[in-house]
Amino acid sequence: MNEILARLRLDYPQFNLDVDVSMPGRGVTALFGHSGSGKTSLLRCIAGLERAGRGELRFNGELWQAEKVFVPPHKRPIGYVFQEASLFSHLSALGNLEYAVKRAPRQVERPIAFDQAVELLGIGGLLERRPHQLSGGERQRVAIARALLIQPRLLLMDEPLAALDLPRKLEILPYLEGLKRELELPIIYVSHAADEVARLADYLVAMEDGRAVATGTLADTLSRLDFPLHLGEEAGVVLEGMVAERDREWKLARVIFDGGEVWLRDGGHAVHSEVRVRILARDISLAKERQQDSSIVNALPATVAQVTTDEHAGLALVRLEVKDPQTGECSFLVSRVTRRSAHLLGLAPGTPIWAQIKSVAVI
Ligand SMILES: Nc1ncnc2c1ncn2[C@@H]1O[C@H](COP(=O)(O)OP(=O)(O)OP(=O)(O)O)[C@@H](O)[C@H]1O
Repeated sequence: MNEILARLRLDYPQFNLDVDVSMPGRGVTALFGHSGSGKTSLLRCIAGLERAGRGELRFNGELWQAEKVFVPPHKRPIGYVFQEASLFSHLSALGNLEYAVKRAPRQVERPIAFDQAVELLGIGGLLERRPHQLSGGERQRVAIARALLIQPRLLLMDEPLAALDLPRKLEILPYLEGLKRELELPIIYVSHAADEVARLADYLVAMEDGRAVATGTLADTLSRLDFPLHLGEEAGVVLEGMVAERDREWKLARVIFDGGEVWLRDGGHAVHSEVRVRILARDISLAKERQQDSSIVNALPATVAQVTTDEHAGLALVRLEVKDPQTGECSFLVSRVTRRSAHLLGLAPGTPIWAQIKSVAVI
């Protein structure tokens, strides 16, 4: 029952959106795809800002659209965050938030308190300021707090970081992670940036030419070699792990995940904290034997699951299974090597191999 079902068709003169997807009604779902793939159009249909000519839309069992049904946007329990913060310029940050409080429905189960929203977005010191006295990142944080104070049951975010430079983006991401952690609010998050998706998303809907071309959990979709979007240098997997140990002397942390473990730079996370580890395909090299005299810290015993040619004909992508023989738990990694190396190493499904991981990012 906890799901968002969107079977929608929207026809523009030069573009058709035609999707049939089911998304979990919890956690963060990323609508991910290149520019013009239809992500915003789908988000606007879910919000009711665009009326799909044909289709059906259900949110946790509630019918929002069908042949003779169309719940208007203001009757849908949603918060919407646009690419550029659209605050009322004549009101202070506080005034903007109070506007949302007035508009929120009276009866809400477990409402988000004003102070909680302010704290989650770290905007306590900004409340007296007008939008023009705020930086782009601060404006966006106020806009997100305002969207929360509408007391939505679904938060829609359309590339909320796209208009910001990298330092601002890095400043906001921890707040978004905080929202995800603290609130039980499903979020649909539009993005074309693989790094944002890797940090925030639990579930992925990959869009291309108005179609949903791949859907599934982040771990599953990103480790598919037939993932339809060309990720280039961003190809790689995201693993959910836990910090098991910290080596204070060498400033490294050991993170365990289903089927294996990696040492990585100590990011200051406490032992037992849950972390996400992103391992890019270009950072994994392969060897038949365990190398003893190498600078590589991580060498994981793995089994080749699949080999395909990459976007460039000289390169191959290799899907690797890393499995704990005792528990049977496993995870998948993706490595990019030259096709020549794949040939020389005789890589084929079932080949045992050492996955050497050069540098690992903990996110
Ligand atoms: N109101 C409209 N009328 C006609 N065509 C439209 C309209 N809105 C969007 N389109 C077209 O639909 C296509 C998909 O646009 P959309 O904004 O959904 O893509 P997107 O994946 O969100 O892209 P971006 O990341 O650049 O925002 C584009 O080709 C766009 O020109």
